[in-house]
Amino acid sequence: MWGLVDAKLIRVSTTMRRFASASSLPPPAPATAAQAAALRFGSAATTRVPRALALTASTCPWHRRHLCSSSSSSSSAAAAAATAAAVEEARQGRKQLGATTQLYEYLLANVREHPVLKELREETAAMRGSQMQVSPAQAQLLAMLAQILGAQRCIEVGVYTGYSSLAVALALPESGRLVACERDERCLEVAKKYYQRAGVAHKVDVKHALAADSLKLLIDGDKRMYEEYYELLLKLVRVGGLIVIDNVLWYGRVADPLVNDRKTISIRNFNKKLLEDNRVSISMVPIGDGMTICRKLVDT
Ligand SMILES: C[S@@+](CC[C@H](N)C(=O)[O-])C[C@H]1O[C@@H](n2cnc3c(N)ncnc32)[C@H](O)[C@@H]1O
Repeated sequence: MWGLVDAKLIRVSTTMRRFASASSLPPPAPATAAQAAALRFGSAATTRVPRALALTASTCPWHRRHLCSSSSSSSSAAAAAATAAAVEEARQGRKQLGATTQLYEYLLANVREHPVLKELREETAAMRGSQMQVSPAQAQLLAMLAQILGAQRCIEVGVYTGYSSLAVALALPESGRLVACERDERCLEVAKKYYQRAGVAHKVDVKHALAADSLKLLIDGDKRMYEEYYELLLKLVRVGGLIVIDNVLWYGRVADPLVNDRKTISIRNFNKKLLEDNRVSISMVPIGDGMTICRKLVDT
């Protein structure tokens, strides 16, 4: 998830896992909330013009073990097989749900990818969990959203090896700052190496912790904190700011009524929550594994 936050809210720490379980998003890997990569801009009550972009990780954990656990009907088995195939394709580098190889290659050829991002993507491809990385097209969209908003402050919940955070950091102005929350130290080491290599390390405040803890620290003295990351991020972004959640299509599983494993249901529920949440306007974009862009409408 990404968001725009006010400068004074810049200390972060998190617990993606909690985000997921609390908000009915898949727990582990990404931490949660529906797999998200949420791009949130804006911050809580502030009279200043908050210009920050917050990015939080995805909603779902892309652990394969979860992908094959659904109902026992043959249709469900077929859906599980299709999902497993989609995950495998993502792991191998094709990260656009529903696209043919030919179309994905065309899409990739039309993304402006910074050379350091390309190096990072190539190193990540050989790593465990590489399917978790957002697609170059998604990262480009996140960076553009940050620029459109004039974001000065961003938060990412779930950094992994840093692809989306690096893309956003590159798009931020020199005065911009990104709080990058990740619980896995080894992933963070890779991310930090590439922040340095791209010359943006000074813009990134790395938080090696559970994202919820980090986010709570950003909400000074507020004892009425919500349990879920989404709610935490809603507090942190300003009115007009964005929260972007990744993996909302969950390899297509959310659309198949025969697939009813715990993670799929949690993402479906989270999508429904967003659909009915009149505090934000939303746009579900079928890019990568699906991203929902939420724009905060009212002060919370
Ligand atoms: C889908 S990946 C993020 C991918 C990233 N946006 C990219 O472009 O490469 C989700 C990440 O969230 C991390 N994560 C999961 N739960 C977390 C938590 N509670 N706190 C912090 N990080 C968490 C995982 O370790 C994983 O690296």
